Amino acid sequence: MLTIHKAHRLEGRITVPGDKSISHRAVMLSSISKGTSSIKGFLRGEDCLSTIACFRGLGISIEDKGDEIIVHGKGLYGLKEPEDVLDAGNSGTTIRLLSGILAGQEFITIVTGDKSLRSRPMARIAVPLRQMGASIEGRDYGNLAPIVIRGGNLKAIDYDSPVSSAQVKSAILLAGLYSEGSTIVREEITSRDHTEKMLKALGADINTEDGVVSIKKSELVAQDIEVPGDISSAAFFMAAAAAMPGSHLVLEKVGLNPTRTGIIDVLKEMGAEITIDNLFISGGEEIGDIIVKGTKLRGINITRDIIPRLIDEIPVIAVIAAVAEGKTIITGAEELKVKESNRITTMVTEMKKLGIQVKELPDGMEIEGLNQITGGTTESYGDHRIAMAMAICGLFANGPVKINNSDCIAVSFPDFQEKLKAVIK
Ligand SMILES: O=C(O)C1=C[C@@H](OP(=O)(O)O)[C@@H](O)[C@H](O)C1
Ligand SMILES: C=C(OP(=O)(O)O)C(=O)O
Repeated sequence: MLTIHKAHRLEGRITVPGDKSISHRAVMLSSISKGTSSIKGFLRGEDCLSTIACFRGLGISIEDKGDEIIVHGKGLYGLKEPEDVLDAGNSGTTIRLLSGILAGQEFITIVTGDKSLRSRPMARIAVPLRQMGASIEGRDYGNLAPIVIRGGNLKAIDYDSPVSSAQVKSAILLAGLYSEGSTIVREEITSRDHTEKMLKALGADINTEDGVVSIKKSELVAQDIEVPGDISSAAFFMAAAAAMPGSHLVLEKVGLNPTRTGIIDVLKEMGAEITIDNLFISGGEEIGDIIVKGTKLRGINITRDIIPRLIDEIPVIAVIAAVAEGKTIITGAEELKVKESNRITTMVTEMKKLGIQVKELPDGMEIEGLNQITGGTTESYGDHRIAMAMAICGLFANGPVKINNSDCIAVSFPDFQEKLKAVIK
């Protein structure tokens, strides 16, 4: 259990752990590249460790040298049939992206996960991967893990994705590496494009035009990869400092890929003082220092168009909306219902426990401003983002906020508590 007390301001200069999305992709793509790769800045969170375990199970040698991860890639067809069921743990990214790669393999693989992952929808990847020629079975007609995949002999598809999801897009693009013809993915609102960027950097024949991505069968060549800090982890600190007058926080070397920076846009619209310094590009990804000065924020409307650019940051946005002036309305965010928990219901339930006036909507929530947040005991539901969002709530509360089952924070941010302690004044 974690207990958080009221803070007066946040001050200091910190780094946050490596980007989770990029860390997963670095291991996966290096495993199917020809040659050896060094991955620096890799996130040693439980989700990314699940990805390493799955690729070891597929016969890839992956060494953890402390300051770098070394992956001995075996090329597109170097994976071998695993002897046992692969466990993706709590990680949706692991099971869905991995499925795209397994769709290209002629052997059979069974992939499962923890209780939360076993309740999350897999039809969204099973439907297009079956269209490409893979066989995918599972509980609920292949919608729920454990899933059983036998691939091979894929053909390209032109897929108009019914959901703006980087996991769906990536699964199809990865299967596209193994498919005859040109595989095309379209989505209504562009989701994060780390897969496209990394595939390009490793030599794939991939292009994006007007938001439409196309990929042709290609070999990948190993490259060293440097993972930037995770903006989704930085978001907890950014949001808290932005809403706390007198704060001054510098978050160093954070990934600033434009498909991920919705949190910065939203905070600025709420009145936050945020600037970017030391901007550079590595592996096609923008990286820079984020400087936040605390001030009084105001409530805003957050609508569908921006949701994919801040989907994982909505829990912490809801928290600071509770102390901003005026109402905040979040809509078009129904995807939150199929994350590690139903993040609309869990956030609304837990914020109410601390006296916050918040209403659940079918596709989001409505948060009244200027709440007097009280102390209390909250639940994480085993969801790392809920646990950290409620910890940030504690920084603004009039009494101690306890978070039960906070161990799940290690899924994406193992040293969250230490980093937070270091900046609380
Ligand atoms: O591709 C990725 O790395 C991710 C995509 C998003 O999920 P969806 O693709 O389901 O929106 C996000 O919520 C998740 O934390 C990571
Ligand atoms: C939704 C998340 O991850 P995943 O889908 O990979 O489990 C997250 O990290 O907030």
